[in-house]
Amino acid sequence: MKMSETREIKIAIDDVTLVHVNEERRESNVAIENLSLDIHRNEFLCVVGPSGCGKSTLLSAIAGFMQPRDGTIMMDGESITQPGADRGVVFQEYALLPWKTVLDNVAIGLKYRGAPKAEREETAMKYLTMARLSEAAAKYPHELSGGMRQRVAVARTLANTPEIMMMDEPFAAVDAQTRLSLQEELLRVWDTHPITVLFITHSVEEAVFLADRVVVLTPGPGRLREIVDIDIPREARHWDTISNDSRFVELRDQVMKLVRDPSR
Ligand SMILES: Nc1ncnc2c1ncn2[C@@H]1O[C@H](COP(=O)(O)OP(=O)(O)OP(=O)(O)O)[C@@H](O)[C@H]1O
Repeated sequence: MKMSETREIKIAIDDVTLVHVNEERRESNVAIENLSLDIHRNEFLCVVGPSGCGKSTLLSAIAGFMQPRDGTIMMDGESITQPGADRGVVFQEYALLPWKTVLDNVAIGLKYRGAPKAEREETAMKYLTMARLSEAAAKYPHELSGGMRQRVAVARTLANTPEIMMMDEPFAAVDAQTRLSLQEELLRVWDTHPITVLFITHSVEEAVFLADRVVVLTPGPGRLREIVDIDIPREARHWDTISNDSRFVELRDQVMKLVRDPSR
């Protein structure tokens, strides 16, 4: 979030408990318990926590795929009751349609919303250019590397002009080097295209590199452990220099301890 912006609340999560219910087996599984958290407009918020602490479940509820058992989740003051184009999700697997070109993949949401062909191609090209992928427009997903495919997935989500982009471990499937480039690339795009981002990751380094704030959840059922402000200037977020930045190291270690030692 740019410092000049006020902390307007985009998503308000108030005392939320999320439960997976399996009717057949008469089982219920509490994934998130009594969580209160505000997501500010145009901030980059990362959520970390031990495996199974409910990170993906939280994303599902904000996306509108499930309803809280208790508490409320509001966007701009209105309760979230179903999925909507105002909330875009980028998954770990690229989820691109293999039989469509890159351009058509990016344009798909616009097509479903009934935009005329010329308009959707123009818009798709704009977002592909933003992701530095204009030259791949006529290619098919199988002709691209994993990193390029994930950039297409981000371009596709942004082309739908959501108000919040949610990403669930989006870079987990690519190699380590590509992952660093994708993180830098994502920050570059986010810088030119301000949007609220909710980013879920297992990687503490990734979270501290990307975020304005890092939310740490406790082991499941997930409760709020702590919110850590990442006060590293945006200009300093480059991998070739940040690994030696003492503030980065300090914050990374702080978040790491919170994730690894739930008793503290
Ligand atoms: N569809 C489901 N039905 C029943 N239980 C589920 C379902 N999805 C998730 N859970 C349970 O809810 C809890 C939270 O799962 P969730 O996937 O949200 O955690 P996570 O923090 O995203 O995990 P990971 O980091 O391993 O991806 C876990 O105990 C999980 O087993």
